[in-house]
Amino acid sequence: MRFDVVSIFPEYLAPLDLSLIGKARTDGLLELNVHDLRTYTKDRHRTVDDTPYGGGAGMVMKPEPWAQALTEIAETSPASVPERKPTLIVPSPAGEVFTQKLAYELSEEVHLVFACGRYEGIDERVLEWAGEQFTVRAVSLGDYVLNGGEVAVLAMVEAIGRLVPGVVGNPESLIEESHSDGLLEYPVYTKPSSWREREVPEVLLSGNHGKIAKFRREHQLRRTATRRPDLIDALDVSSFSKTERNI
Ligand SMILES: Nc1ncccc1[N+](=O)[O-]
Repeated sequence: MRFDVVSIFPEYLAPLDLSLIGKARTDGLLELNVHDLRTYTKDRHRTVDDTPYGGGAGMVMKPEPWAQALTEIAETSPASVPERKPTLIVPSPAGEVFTQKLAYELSEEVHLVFACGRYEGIDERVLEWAGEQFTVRAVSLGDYVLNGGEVAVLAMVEAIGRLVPGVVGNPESLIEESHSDGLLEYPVYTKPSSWREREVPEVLLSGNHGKIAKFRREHQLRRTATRRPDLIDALDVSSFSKTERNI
């Protein structure tokens, strides 16, 4: 999987040199190229923004530097073959919501390109023009406003990259995670079994795998019903036991 990120703050992406993603890059499982948008400007001041047509506060990112950067990336893309185009993700509060399901879908791609907007955003014509060379998707982390796309890219590259086979040492750990089965994950405990007069639930020390699985499932349901009732509505309860339906 190849990632390309274009930003006016390339140093914002430095954390992707660390930990799991950093190791996967060293191991050749993931490739990550970060590009400074200002490299693609032609004027002495390396201008990337200008005032918005129609007025209003703030500045808009000029189209031409983006066209130069994205064209160069598309020309070297492993996905730029007739039946496939690389996917261009534009992090934006006006985008579709990023979910674990979308992370899995995107982890199947061979080449993901991220355009980090700043200011009031990127001239809309860039996203229209890019549709010739890319599958363009505006994607949001959630309903709040960041100052730019870089933080969202850190989150998405981690969420997507860790799903690429071989990146996470034990693929088992990807199975029982929050949102993997539509539910939040169960509470976890480790040694000591008694800590500040608080005990680990007895069933987890029993070695009875059936009872442990039942305990964990019930706590997933309870936690989801309490913290994210919206996820419960989306579940197919036909697979639930009678007890589970009453939690
Ligand atoms: N929420 C956001 N705000 C600004 C830029 C990007 C964003 N996002 O979620 O991808």
